Amino acid sequence: MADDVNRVASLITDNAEITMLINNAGVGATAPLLQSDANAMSAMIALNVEALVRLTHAAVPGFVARGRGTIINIASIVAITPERLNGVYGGSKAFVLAFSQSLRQELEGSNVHVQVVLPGATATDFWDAAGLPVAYLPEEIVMPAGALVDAALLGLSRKEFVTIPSLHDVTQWDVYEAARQAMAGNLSTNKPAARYLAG
Ligand SMILES: NC(=O)C1=CN([C@@H]2O[C@H](COP(=O)(O)OP(=O)(O)OC[C@H]3O[C@@H](n4cnc5c(N)ncnc54)[C@H](OP(=O)(O)O)[C@@H]3O)[C@@H](O)[C@H]2O)C=CC1
Ligand SMILES: CC(=O)[C@H](N)C(=O)O
Repeated sequence: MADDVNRVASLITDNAEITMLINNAGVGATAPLLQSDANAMSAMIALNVEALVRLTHAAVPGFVARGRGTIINIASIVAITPERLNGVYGGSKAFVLAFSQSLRQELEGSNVHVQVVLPGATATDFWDAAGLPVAYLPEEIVMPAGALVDAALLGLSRKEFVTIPSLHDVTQWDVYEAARQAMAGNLSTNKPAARYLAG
């Protein structure tokens, strides 16, 4: 796969007409780590994480130089709920969210927009490949693919950074994100917190 990714990366770097990169390709798994094949987990990381980084790294310099561009990273709700499916899959999507958060900050003022999409369960071939046919899921948690894409594109047209199509009460995300931001300034200090001081 590395050769294929490098080939696509070169195509992106060499083509100044490309203005949008959608990192959508991804695979998942539903089995717990201890029942998973190690090579399959590595292949998942190579696709969900390494290819996404490589292609983003190929696209961004040109976007910045040309003063426009859009990166859409397809993460998942398991980025913030990794207990839900296979942990390597959840970890790979947490990476996508964290990488997007960092990239967004890095590209501030460049006119390059970053969007990260966190779909919940969506009716696609993903589930067959992940080992749990979608028909086994409760109907009320599965979104049709078309509705998911329409919602994600509406989020993009509104210049959203995070788009979570299934989350009806967006203040839940806002509160979660505000708590993270509030904690951010308290996470590096020159001495341990009182609870870690002996005596
Ligand atoms: N379905 C769901 O419930 C959810 C999916 N997602 C994410 O959405 C994204 C799209 O998945 P979805 O459409 O649902 O699933 P599909 O299985 O329908 O599509 C997977 C996509 O990934 C591509 N792909 C798979 N393996 C490789 C590979 N080794 N090299 C290159 N491309 C590859 C496929 O290309 P090809 O068709 O050529 O094989 C296809 O375009 C993924 O990142 C997934 O993690 C996130 C949350 C929920
Ligand atoms: C959240 C889901 O159920 C989904 N399959 C995913 O890929 O994350």
